[in-house]
This record gives sequence, structure tokens and C-alpha cells, in this order.
Amino acid sequence: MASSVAPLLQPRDNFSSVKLLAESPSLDFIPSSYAYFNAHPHDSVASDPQVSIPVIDFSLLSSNNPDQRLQAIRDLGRACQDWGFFMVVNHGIPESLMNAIIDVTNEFFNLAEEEKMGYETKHVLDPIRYGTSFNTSKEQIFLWRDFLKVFVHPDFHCPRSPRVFSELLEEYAKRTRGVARELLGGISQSLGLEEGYIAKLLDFDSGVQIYVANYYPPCPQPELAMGIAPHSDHGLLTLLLQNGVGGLQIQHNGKWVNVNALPNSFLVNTGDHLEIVSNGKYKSILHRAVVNNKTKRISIAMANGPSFDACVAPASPLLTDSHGNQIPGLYAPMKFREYLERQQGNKLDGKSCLDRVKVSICTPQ
Ligand SMILES: O=C(O)CCC(=O)C(=O)O
Ligand SMILES: [Fe+2]
Repeated sequence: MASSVAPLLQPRDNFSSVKLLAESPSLDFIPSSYAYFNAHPHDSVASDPQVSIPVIDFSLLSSNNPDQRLQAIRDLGRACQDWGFFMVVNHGIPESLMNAIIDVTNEFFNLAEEEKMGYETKHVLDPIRYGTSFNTSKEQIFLWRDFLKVFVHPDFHCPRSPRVFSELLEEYAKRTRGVARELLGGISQSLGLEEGYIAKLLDFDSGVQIYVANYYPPCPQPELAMGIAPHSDHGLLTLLLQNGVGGLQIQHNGKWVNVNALPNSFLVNTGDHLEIVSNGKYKSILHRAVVNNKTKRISIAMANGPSFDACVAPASPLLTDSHGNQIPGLYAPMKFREYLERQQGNKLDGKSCLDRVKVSICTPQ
């Protein structure tokens, strides 16, 4: 592994985005402030070969055949329990819309830097936020990533340009929220709850949905840099779309595994609030994104969560076993808004935010 880092490159503060830095002429080495793997020597690289992740055929979840539907719910439950991650096919969202949202996202990042900087805001819950890395005020080592985060539900927001952005994003947000809701219904049933139980409990109809676009330019030293550091997502279900370029890795059985998406599919991961509401039966998945030296990668994560004011705690029917005995709740209740503020206001650090709501249980001797 090449570990040479040019010591005399300009400090990153001269660049408002990693896109600008990557476009600077003859950039052969990355500044040391981007050398993530030097600063985190214990973060291992992904193991090969790739393993096959669970695939959920979305059309079977709404099948008229009860056996098919039951099987789809079982598969969904198993994917959540064993992986916290699955690929969704046959979801019904037109390929043209998926391509269009990638294209318009690319156009946004191609806008003049000054225009994008108009969306560089101070507060993590501001409805439109453009930036680089994750939270530069808390980080010493920066991620090879620029981002745009937009709150699209319950109130819809969107940058003014590109001109077609708003129309496309509104439609895309609505369609992905529909898929997330149907998946959540199946997941609810896989836990032995009514189909609408989790959605009602967490007020999904007023739920927070965030469009998170990640822009990873080609990197001259991809073996040193990190696109997005290991983390789990807040919320319930994240639907991820990418521009046909891989880079996502998930942690499975203690190893980093590369995941590649089938064309026109979504990569879905379970979030911290699904772990909480299921009382730990379904764990939120730890994931990260690595970069490459050939092509830019764009990914769009649609994060679907509870309403801001929902106080999330383990679902009460899951706190009694089949003999009527009490099962301890493993997570302390917290309002979703507060959790979001804490998670977004710090640096990305694995599952540290979730760990703070975990209840320590003293087992009797
Ligand atoms: O770019 C990716 O593949 C992952 C992005 C991600 O994890 C996120 O935006 O939360
Ligand atoms: Fe994520």
C-alpha cells in the first residue's frame, strides 16, 4: 500500500469542496488531512470475494397470493435480522425517474461553487444543507465527499437550481416514501405486529424524509482516503441509489463486504430507530463508502424516519414473551428530533449515537 503523502500541498481550508480539490491540476497526492487510513490503521480493507446479499422482490409483498406474501414477509424479517441490509427489486419506480434524479444531482454539484455555498448553513437541522466531509467543525481528518442534504418531508424543500430539480425531487421523494412504507408494513408483520403498527406508533405519515446526495470525485490515492466513514443511519429505512459505480461496503459477521447493486434496484439498510423499536432484534447496519481513482461516484440516500416529535422506544408488545413474562427494554426513549441533532452535530463514529441511548442491564447473579 502506497503511504506517501505530499507534505507541502495546500491546506484543505483553501477548498470549499473536495470536488474543487480533486479538480486542481496535477493532484498526484492527497493532503495528509484526507489520509483516513493512516489515521485509522485498524480499519481493515474489505474482504474478497463478494458475498451475495439478500434480495427482496417488492412485488411479492403486495401479492394477492397469501403464501407468496407470507414468504416475502419472512424473507424481509430474515434479511433485517441476519444482515440489516437487502436489495429491493421490482419496486415499481420508473427507471427514467431514477436516472433523472441522478442526473439532476450531478448538475447540482456542477453548479458554480459560490452558488452551492449559498446553501452552506450553520445548523444541522436547516432544511437545505450543502457541505463537504461530514461535519468539518468536529473533524481532524476529512472525508473525500461533498454532500447535499434536503428535508423533503413532512415539508418539502429544494434548492432553486437546477430548474427541474424541485419537480423531480418531489416525485422521487413521494415514490421512495411509498416503497419505504410498504417495506415497513412487512417488517412490522415480520415482528409479529400489525402491518401498520410501527408506522402508526412513530407517526410515519408526518415522518422525516431526508434526501442525502453524496458526491465522491475520483481520488488519486483511494487506498488512503475514505468517502464516508463507518456509521449506521438514523431513522428506519434508507433507500440508496448510485450512479452505477460501486463503493458501498457493509459490515457483516465482523468483516467489511463490498456490495454491488443490480441495475434499477435499491440498496436498503435498517436504521437506528428500527433497532430501537424492535428492541434490538433488528440491528442497524454499520456501513461506509470507499472511493476510486477512475470515476466520480454519486449516491443518493433517501432516509425515512419517524416524525420529529415521535418519542422512539422499544414497541411495547415486544416487551412480553409468549409466556407473558416481561422482557427488558434495551433502549431509553428519545425524541427523534433530539437524536437527529446529536447524530448530525458530531463526527461520524460508528454506532456511538445509538450506544448513548442503550440501557445497561444488570443481570441477576
Ligand atoms: O455512498 C454510499 O454508498 C453510502 C452513503 C451513506 O451511507 C449515507 O449517505 O448515509
Ligand atoms: Fe449511511
